[in-house]
Amino acid sequence: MRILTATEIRELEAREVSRGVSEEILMERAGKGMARVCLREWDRPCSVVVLVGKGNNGGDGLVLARELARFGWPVSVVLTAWPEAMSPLCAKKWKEISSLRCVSVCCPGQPIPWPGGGGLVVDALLGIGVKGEVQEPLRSLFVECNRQRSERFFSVLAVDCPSGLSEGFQPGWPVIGADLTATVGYGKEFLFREEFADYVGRIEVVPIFEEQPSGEGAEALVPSSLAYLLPPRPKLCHKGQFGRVLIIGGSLGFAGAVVMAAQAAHGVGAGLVCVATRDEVYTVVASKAPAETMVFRVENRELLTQLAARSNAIGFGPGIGLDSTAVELARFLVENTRCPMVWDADALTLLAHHPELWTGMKKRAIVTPHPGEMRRLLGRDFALEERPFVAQELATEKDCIVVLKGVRTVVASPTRPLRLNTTGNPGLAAGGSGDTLTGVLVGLLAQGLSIEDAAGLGVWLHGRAADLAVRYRKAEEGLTATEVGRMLGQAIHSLRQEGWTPYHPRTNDGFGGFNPR
Ligand SMILES: NC(=O)C1=CN([C@@H]2O[C@H](COP(=O)(O)OP(=O)(O)OC[C@H]3O[C@@H](n4cnc5c(N)ncnc54)[C@H](OP(=O)(O)O)[C@@H]3O)[C@@H](O)[C@H]2O)[C@@H](O)CC1
Ligand SMILES: [K+]
Repeated sequence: MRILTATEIRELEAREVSRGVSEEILMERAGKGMARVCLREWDRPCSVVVLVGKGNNGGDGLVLARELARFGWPVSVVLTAWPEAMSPLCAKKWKEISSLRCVSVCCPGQPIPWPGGGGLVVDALLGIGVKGEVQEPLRSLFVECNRQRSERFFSVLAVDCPSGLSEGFQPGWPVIGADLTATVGYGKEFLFREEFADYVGRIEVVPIFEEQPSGEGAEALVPSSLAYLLPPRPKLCHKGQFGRVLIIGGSLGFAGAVVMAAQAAHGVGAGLVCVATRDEVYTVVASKAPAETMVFRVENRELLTQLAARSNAIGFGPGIGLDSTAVELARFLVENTRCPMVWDADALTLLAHHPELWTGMKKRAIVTPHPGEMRRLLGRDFALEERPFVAQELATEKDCIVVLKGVRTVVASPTRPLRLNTTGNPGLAAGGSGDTLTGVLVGLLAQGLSIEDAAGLGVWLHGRAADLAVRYRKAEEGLTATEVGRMLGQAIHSLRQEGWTPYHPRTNDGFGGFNPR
């Protein structure tokens, strides 16, 4: 799904309106879509305080408030302007909600009933209509909201964008920080900037437009563009149909890496998973790996040659080390195999030291550097805002897929537009996450996905598994790669659910049969 500028979004809105879809319908779709996000993300109703601005962003917030109240959530609406000062649509939505007895109202100037931990504040103060730095009286409200959030630990959902954030945003300007931004229609370019991640939090795109914008540009990895990539699971099947994975890695002190990768390859549905590891950790790996994994010694080159020849995809690098054996293995892979590969961790350091290895990886490899590994591969430093460009540069130069990890992981390909991920959370910033991602990617490749599709789908699934793990365990702290690996089935299920009901406004009003009315 394309990522647009605020101007492109406005143009799309104008075209939609000229085709007869009123602004009010678009607002209803936006507010209802966000209610759907809330109903999915919070397993039970919580106290909601909706901060309502006087523009159409406030109108979206009022539709969301109305829908949540209809689902029985305790909702308080906080007005920051009297109806006379509101935009016509916002005033109309206010009129609708004010007739509902189940919503409590806080008028301008009254104390705000901030919720406690577990509660939700909806920031519907300013959307893409903000101009420049936010002025009083909203400025003080921003400061107050951020302070209350840091003391009370409620969650913040930003409607369309965190209030105050815009394309021309300057460091130091006030913004309401959000945990989740439910953005309207299409992803906006400024929301995906790595340096704004602390304001934006996780991104959900709420579709409202029927038109697909044309033109080139970066895309967001979202369920509607990924669900159809999930490998089919025919009923008449056998394990050979779901691919053979070979993971090569592990050395003294780093035995767990291949175990996590193998677990993840199983987790995305690979039919057979083999691990080839060093003699020194063979026993540890064989005892720790999932019971379904076959574990072999990497030193038995004849066996390794046979395994590699039978494999549909190979993952190389987790914990393999940097010594001459590792270099020899890298050479063996680029010279003697033809299947798609994922290179991660130590394999990337080997690549940086032995650039001639790249030649054997063209058109069939996904490399998954974190920023430190990317610096080694490029031989230079780069700034946060350069991430998409350096990933593209490397992908084009080496003719392979580059997955540059980060808050908005970048997937760069020589043949497709850049893609930016929308899933994942800071719990993933821990040892082992990369190994799990390697397993996910190689598991998908083995099932026949192209390197482009496996990279996009795998990155999204890995992040979603981490998000679901946090939703169930309630904290990012202490999230382990093994827990993420265990959630991959749930992530696939959630992708099918979200991608299966693609928004089609004419037929389902955005709720996919979910709307109680
Ligand atoms: N795109 C779409 O297709 C759809 C978009 N939709 C929604 O509409 C939103 C855009 O709505 P919008 O245009 O009414 O602007 P919005 O963000 O509410 O802000 C306007 C208010 O901001 C104020 N203000 C401005 N600068 C300020 C400052 N520095 N400091 C303080 N105040 C400042 C300004 O005040 P004024 O300058 O007029 O006094 C005015 O009151 C969009 O984000 C999305 O949520 C949906 O409804 C569905 C379809
Ligand atoms: K907002």
